Amino acid sequence: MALTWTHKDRGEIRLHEDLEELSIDLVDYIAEISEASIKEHGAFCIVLSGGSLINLMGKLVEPPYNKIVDWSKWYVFWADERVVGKNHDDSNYKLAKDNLLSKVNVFPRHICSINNHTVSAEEAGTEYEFAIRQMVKARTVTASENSDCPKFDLILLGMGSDGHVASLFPNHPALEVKDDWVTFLTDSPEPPLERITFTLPVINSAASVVVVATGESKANAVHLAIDDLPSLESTLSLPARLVHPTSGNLIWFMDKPAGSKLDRFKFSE
Ligand SMILES: O=C(O)[C@H](O)[C@@H](O)[C@H](O)[C@H](O)COP(=O)(O)O
Repeated sequence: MALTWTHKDRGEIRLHEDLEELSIDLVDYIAEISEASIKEHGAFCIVLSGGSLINLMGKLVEPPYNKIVDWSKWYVFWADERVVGKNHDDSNYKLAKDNLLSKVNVFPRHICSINNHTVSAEEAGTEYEFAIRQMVKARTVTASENSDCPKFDLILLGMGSDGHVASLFPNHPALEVKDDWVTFLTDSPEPPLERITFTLPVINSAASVVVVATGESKANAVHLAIDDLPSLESTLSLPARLVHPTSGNLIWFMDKPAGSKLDRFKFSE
């Protein structure tokens, strides 16, 4: 059975027995937020990431989810993208298309992917932000009440073992960008070098942010991102710790190996 609790300022933590339990809980949560958002404003604006997250969402294409989700109201975005062709194996768009979007009835015109191969990273970022600004203007994407940012219904993030989220890496200047919704990197610490990413203000303006972390290699970053620790540079500038929705919900979906260094988990053993 999952162990769940709410940390006073790091959100809700759901520590699962195994990946099967985690993926069921994750798709239940996505289906629930999808229904609530469609009821509230007629659309569900979901932001995807790369990595194992997409496989963990796999049950969405199976019954009952594939039948109960109103795919026609989904609008799909990406938190980050690698600058590679859309058919390249490293493309976050391709990963989601092959494993999720091609198997459900999301309208192709509702898929707001990042043009990552015919223009430079900088231009692709500018175009992506422009497209989102048009959708905020048209009120498909809600505007935040607290910032000059879009308020996505749900942003799904993976987390690297260095604590990076989207393509926001520890100590990278992209972490400091405040005035743009989208920024770009040409010196990513992980390949490929060129990437496009949402900035922290956009992530922190969402109605709901989910961070998914699985496996023992994430345990230290999870501990640094969640536990009460002295304010050291290593914790203060850890991207996953800087995920802190201003008025939205933050939920961590983890398996036990990823949560094994959390104070609460150690004490509950
Ligand atoms: O662009 C990338 O470098 C990856 O997509 C990366 O951001 C990934 O999302 C995390 O490293 C978590 O990956 P896993 O969930 O597969 O461990």
